[in-house]
Amino acid sequence: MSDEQVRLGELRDEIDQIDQKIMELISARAACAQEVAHVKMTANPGQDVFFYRPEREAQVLRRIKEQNPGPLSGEEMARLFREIMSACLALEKPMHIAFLGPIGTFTQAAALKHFGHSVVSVPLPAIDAVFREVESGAAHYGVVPVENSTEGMINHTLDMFMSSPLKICGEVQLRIHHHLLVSPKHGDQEITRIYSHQQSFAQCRQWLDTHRYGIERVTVSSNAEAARRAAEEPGTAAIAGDMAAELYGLQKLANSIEDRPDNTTRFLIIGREEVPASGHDKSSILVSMRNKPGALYQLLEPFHRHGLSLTRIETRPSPSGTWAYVFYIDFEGHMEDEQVRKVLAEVDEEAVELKRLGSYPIGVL
Ligand SMILES: C=C(O[C@@H]1C=C(C(=O)O)C=C[C@H]1O)C(=O)O
Repeated sequence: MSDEQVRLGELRDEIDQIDQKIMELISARAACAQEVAHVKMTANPGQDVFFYRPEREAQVLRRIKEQNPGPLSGEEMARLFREIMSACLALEKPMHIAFLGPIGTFTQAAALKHFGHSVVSVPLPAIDAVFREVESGAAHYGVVPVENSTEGMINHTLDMFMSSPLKICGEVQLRIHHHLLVSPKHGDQEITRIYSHQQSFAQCRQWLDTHRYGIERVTVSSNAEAARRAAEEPGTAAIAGDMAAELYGLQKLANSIEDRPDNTTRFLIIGREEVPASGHDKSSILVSMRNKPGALYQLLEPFHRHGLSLTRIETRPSPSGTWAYVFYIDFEGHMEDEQVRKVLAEVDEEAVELKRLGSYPIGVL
């Protein structure tokens, strides 16, 4: 045996021993999580106990990122722990997570990034269907897109909150890479039509105008649907992401064709429960103001005075009348915080209506 083979043999023995220890430790952790569930059930007999605690999971992941010694990155280590927690929780009862489908969409990728792979993910055809599935209790949580860094807000999601009783329980961001995809079955056939979702066409507009100018663009209901069509119809291509490409066995003609390299979509987790403070939280509200001079100033001034940082403000037409508006506001802090309570009490006095959509941990992954 060469020196190299001897050394590799030693290292592999060492890895086997470490794996054995990791397995024992993960098993001990899983038993602990089971015990937590047992304690919760014993303390609340006969009640519908929530095992999943988003604020606790955010704290665990934050600590892992902060204390990670390397050489793996903090993000990578947190992703591994995300899956361990997901598997531990599923020992009790796998959660049902409704998402804007079909399978293979970026929303499904966001759902799995946030909850890990040990959940049952349920595709639904529209944003309002995701809300209904969670409202009825058929799903524990739902995942819907809310904004894209290139294209702006997803208005349908914002408008759903005007009438829905659901709370925002979390957020997750996903870097969005689009590819130009074709089926290997169809060989080198000339492409005469490209399918995609309207959002993806918008995020790749410059690339398409430069590299595929004049080819027909056909808007369909999702990227996954675009991929499905490209897999079936010769002479067509799809713009979609990796999940859809894999699902339908498509090949990349061009990789990462989004116009902006930081193209990111933010998704919201919606549920029926309010989330306690995790120590690093964000809150969302909807406010309608009387239509008078200085109304917006009056609305925002208390945030400034109490030093609360706004992360987003968006205006939507009010369902109650022409030229009346509702403001959708995200800010840092939790509704349990003293400062936030004071600000919201002031806003409540001036507003026609203030709806608290929820406080939730700032996305960790
Ligand atoms: C173990 C608990 O329950 C669940 C499992 C967690 C875990 O595996 O770390 C964390 C939070 C909860 O989703 C707990 O409440 O601490």
